[in-house]
Amino acid sequence: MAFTDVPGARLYWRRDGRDEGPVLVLLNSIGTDMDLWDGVMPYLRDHFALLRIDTRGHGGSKTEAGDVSLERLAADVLSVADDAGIERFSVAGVSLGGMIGMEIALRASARVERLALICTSATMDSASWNDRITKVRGEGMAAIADLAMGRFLSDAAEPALFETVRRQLLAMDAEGYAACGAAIRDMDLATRIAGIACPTLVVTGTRDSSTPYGGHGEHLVARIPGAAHHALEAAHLAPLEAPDALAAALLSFVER
Ligand SMILES: O=C(O)CC1=CCC(=O)O1
Repeated sequence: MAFTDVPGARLYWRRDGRDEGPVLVLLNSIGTDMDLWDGVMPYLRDHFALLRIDTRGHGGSKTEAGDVSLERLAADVLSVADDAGIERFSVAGVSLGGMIGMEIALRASARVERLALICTSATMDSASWNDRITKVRGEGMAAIADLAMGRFLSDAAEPALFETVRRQLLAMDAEGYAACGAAIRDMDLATRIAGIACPTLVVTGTRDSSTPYGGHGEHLVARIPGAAHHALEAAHLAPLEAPDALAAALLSFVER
């Protein structure tokens, strides 16, 4: 187990896979932790040095109360990479993790080799995120659990998987969810992403109701220079619904 202290937070991270070779940093959606990647790990561990980080306020990472910005979350990842002795890396980020990946690619372009943006967006409805933040801070995680679960997984997901994700969501720190929700609410990536200079793959889920291709993925593909697109049969949490297909897409993109 390894931890990195940053302003306002203690971050939990772990390395898996190869000791040497290309580094792939795996980042999560809001409301999930690094276990999100467990089903994908067997496909990736022989190919990459893998770094997983629990976003502040999620999983094993603690945060102080209060809103955070995407810039702060990007700086968190860079601090962990520094601590782990990693200079250059590729990023595969799901949803909030993809937003953080875009912010890193814009602010620390020299460090990012490739960017895989999975079920994510450069813009989400800020009023509805503000509502979620207010609910979570006032009433706890149960107040948004049904909404979040309806967006995370589709009817194709196994009931046991649905229960596991829901249990984790309900158990998480409401302030961690609210703090990171503020980063989603306040993000300003929509036009800035035209400045992303690294090879980028946009992965969308055909069953994703939160960040579908129409209005989200297509915007990323249109704005990020040279971005490629790959569609998976999955809902928002693609690493859970389509681990093998996602791993295949990542392998062919990052190892290219
Ligand atoms: O809409 C949701 O709850 C799903 C989601 C949006 C950003 C993120 O990280 O997850």
